[in-house]
Amino acid sequence: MLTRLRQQFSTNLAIDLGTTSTRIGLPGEGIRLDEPSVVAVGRGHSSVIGRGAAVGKLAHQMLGRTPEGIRAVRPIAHGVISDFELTEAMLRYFLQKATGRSFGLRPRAVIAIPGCITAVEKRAVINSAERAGTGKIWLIEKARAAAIGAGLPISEPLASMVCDIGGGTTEVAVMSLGDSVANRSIRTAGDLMDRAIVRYLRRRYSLRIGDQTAEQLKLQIGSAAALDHELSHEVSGLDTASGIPRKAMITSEEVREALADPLQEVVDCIRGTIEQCQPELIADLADTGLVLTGGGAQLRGIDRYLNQHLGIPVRVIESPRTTVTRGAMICLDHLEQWQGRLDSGN
Ligand SMILES: Nc1ncnc2c1ncn2[C@@H]1O[C@H](COP(=O)(O)OP(=O)(O)OP(=O)(O)O)[C@@H](O)[C@H]1O
Repeated sequence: MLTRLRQQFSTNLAIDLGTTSTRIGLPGEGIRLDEPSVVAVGRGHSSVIGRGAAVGKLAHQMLGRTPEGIRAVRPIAHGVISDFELTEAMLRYFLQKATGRSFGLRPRAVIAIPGCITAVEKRAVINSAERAGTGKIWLIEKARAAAIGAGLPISEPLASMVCDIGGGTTEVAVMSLGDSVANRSIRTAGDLMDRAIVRYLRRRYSLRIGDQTAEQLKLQIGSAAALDHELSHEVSGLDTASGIPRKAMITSEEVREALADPLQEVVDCIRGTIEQCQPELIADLADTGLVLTGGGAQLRGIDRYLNQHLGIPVRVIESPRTTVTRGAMICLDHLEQWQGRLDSGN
């Protein structure tokens, strides 16, 4: 009786603790929080400045621009917790912001995690979420949550394939009869694409730019396949030869060249996942194809590029950044059905 009352009155939360962004959804209410996974801390200290409020959007504006005495930190690296205390402080702030109150009964949460995570890293997610204020926790792999959020018919005896390209990891899974039959997770994703652009400009133009500028360049003119109308964008950086600031006009063809290696790694990851499947499932994939989710799925022409390299239909889901959170919300809505397939960390 007490358990049922608890279930009735405690909030349910779907959490995507992402490398670049954290999203929190409440079943029936939608996505309530979508903020950068960044905190600002005092140099030499491990506590968040602004009485714990320099988190998310506010802290993100400081990335790469902090004065002496302040550091803007991303406590999640490649989908796993790299700083336990800061993750806990960030999550506590986000949970209160998403639920709009200090919760009495601890909310139950389904948290999306990368497929490549170790048992110790899983424990760190559970511990920091518990310490931040959640109650019962279930973990779900991001690729599975993405497939559910994308509405793929994963319970049917038919192969459905999803690829979630995030900031820190690319997750690929082939699902059939409700379970993953093949999956791979690599640490090549949006962040490494930004770094590839940084390296390219340094090599080609002797121009040093920051990760944030590289990301802007990717968002403004980045593409995986040729564009009908190629684009260009001006960037400012440091001329490494003269040591003075300089501007350069960069074209979309150049950014595409810079992104060639990380994109090839994504192709290899998807190919490797397909190769793990039985022939019947591979035959299904020729028809059902690949669904792309995650922020990286918004790269111009990535569906065309993957179709050319894999020879199967590829489509980008609508609102790809929030597909994982939506999938976790669906699991919470049908917890009875999903509970047995989620990892409760025990
Ligand atoms: N239009 C776009 N073109 C290319 N990349 C984009 C675009 N929009 C967002 N991205 C990239 O998507 C990445 C963030 O994706 P997402 O929010 O799904 O990641 P995350 O959930 O925080 O990370 P992860 O799942 O890896 O832990 C960033 O690298 C960002 O630059």
